[in-house]
Amino acid sequence: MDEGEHTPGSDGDTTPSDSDESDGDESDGDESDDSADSAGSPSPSPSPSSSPDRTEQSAPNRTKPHSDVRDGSSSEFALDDDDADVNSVPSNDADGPSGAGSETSGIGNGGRDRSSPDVDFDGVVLDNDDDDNQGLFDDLLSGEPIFENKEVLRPSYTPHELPHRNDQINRMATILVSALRGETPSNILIYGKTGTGKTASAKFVSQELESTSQKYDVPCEVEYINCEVTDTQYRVLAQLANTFIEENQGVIADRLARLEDLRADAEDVTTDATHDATDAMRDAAAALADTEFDSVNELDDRIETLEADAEEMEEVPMTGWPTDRVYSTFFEAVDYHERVVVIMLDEIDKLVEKSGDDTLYNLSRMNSELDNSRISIMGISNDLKFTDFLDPRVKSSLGEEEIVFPPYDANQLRDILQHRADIAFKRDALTDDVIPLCAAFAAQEHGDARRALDLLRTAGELAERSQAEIVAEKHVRQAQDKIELDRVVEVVRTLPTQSKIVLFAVILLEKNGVHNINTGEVFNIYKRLCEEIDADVLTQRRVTDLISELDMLGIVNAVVVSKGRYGRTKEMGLSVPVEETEAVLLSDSRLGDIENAQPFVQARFDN
Ligand SMILES: Nc1ncnc2c1ncn2[C@@H]1O[C@H](COP(=O)(O)OP(=O)(O)OP(=O)(O)O)[C@@H](O)[C@H]1O
Repeated sequence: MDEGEHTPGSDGDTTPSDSDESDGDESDGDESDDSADSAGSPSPSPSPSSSPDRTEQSAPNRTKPHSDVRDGSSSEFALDDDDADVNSVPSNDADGPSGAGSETSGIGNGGRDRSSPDVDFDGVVLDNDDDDNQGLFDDLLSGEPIFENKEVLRPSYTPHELPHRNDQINRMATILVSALRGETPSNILIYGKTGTGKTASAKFVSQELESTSQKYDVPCEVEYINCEVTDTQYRVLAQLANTFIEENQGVIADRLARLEDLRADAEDVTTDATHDATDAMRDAAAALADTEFDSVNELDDRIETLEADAEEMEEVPMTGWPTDRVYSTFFEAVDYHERVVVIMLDEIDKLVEKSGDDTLYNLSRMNSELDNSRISIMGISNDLKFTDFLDPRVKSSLGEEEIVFPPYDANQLRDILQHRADIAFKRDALTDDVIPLCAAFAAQEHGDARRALDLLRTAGELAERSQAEIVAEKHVRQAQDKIELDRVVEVVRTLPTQSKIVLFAVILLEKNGVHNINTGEVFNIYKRLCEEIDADVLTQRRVTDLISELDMLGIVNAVVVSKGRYGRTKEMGLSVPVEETEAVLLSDSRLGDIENAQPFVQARFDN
């Protein structure tokens, strides 16, 4: 690679040894190499052999190193070679647009630094090839990679096997098999805490259902909607309507193509000059004999109808239509032809929370009105209580079948991790205690497989970053701290401003050595801070509520203590690291000014 790197202006065909020789010497052909060695110094022209078309050859290589790096695959040697090519591109680029770069870039050509590969010819700042490369990535790439395929540990990866979920998967399959018989499957409600494999299992079953339906040529589909993103009735119906419209357009296009062919066949027969009119009609009828059409006219009518249908199907815009219009468009689209549709509503509780149960009410009543198709709902939720907010009719219809996904225990998590680790890591890249420890940590967190996988991935990344050869227990512990801190940072960062001020008050008290902080103390500092940054001051009662919310989020730990005849108060302490939390709070532009207020607040403690 090094050799290749020293060929900024040289021909792509230049062999590494060419540039090697030129290093440090003044041989004519490779003078450009000198420029690579001394950044900024005026350098001789690039080799005349740099031609614009080479630019085109080299350019596609630019993307290659990235994919290699991401894969963490062992192809970094290939990458290095490519790198050399890539590095040769910029100077060629400079020549390229001018079309005669090599001639115009000579020293005597009036151009100050035109010959230097790091010069910007047309307003484009060029890489100075390897002069700027200080080996930042080389060091990182040089170690043996720990990962074989890191993607396998990411949430986006859908595993082919789901250990310890056989019961749930079989239950779902038993219910959904009726779709393959053309019947309406019962609605299903899937419950379970986060990371218990609900989505992964439901998607796995859906894929099986769809592929089996193709195998037996039964019209059956699953539509997935993530209600955290698509969280209003309008959006859910619009997304479904547009999916079905697109599909229907495809179906219509296929049918039209088939009918046009038929039409052409029939026409060939009827336009035969030797036929009289009666013969032609008879022959046309014969051409259509095995079809559903008795005459060419009938065929024409059908073609016309289909074309009109295709024209009428108007996509639903993402806003702006009245909801009934969206609903009827969806209704017509889904009923356009015979099929059974399973609508999978992931995070269904978010939909109900945001926009009530109208969508579910409408969807669950549709079957009685549909002529050709049938729909069934599969709701997924990690909030076990969300059905309390549903209309009783919706509740009973939606919960025809309920499947619970219990949390994984440490042994189950170990199996899950082992399956993934076998694909994700290089052989012997993990010490024996890594997987059990990740499993144990995640089991403490309500048996969350996502958390377990995150821990394993982060531990691997930390090991890789510290250039360790294998992932060890300490990396898992570091990963646990990192993930915890990231979570805190994220929670704190997204708090509303008022909660941030309350939290800041708690931090100030704690930093000043106040223990068992009570609500009154927090309120006093809070008021002061609000005045400093010109924010509205809430009542003490509201501030107490905000403290309870911070308690629920695990940011402070508050207990109610009785003060005898002085009533009750909350005493609290911080449950998160002070420094990091404070830094996150101060990064909020609104609270940034508080920093200046600190000495003032401090003075209050001194009194
Ligand atoms: N039994 C399992 N085998 C392999 N991987 C699993 C298993 N269960 C869960 N996972 C993995 O754990 C991660 C989280 O799973 P999933 O998204 O299905 O959880 P969920 O219960 O739907 O969580 P949430 O309610 O937060 O959406 C995914 O990466 C998934 O592949």
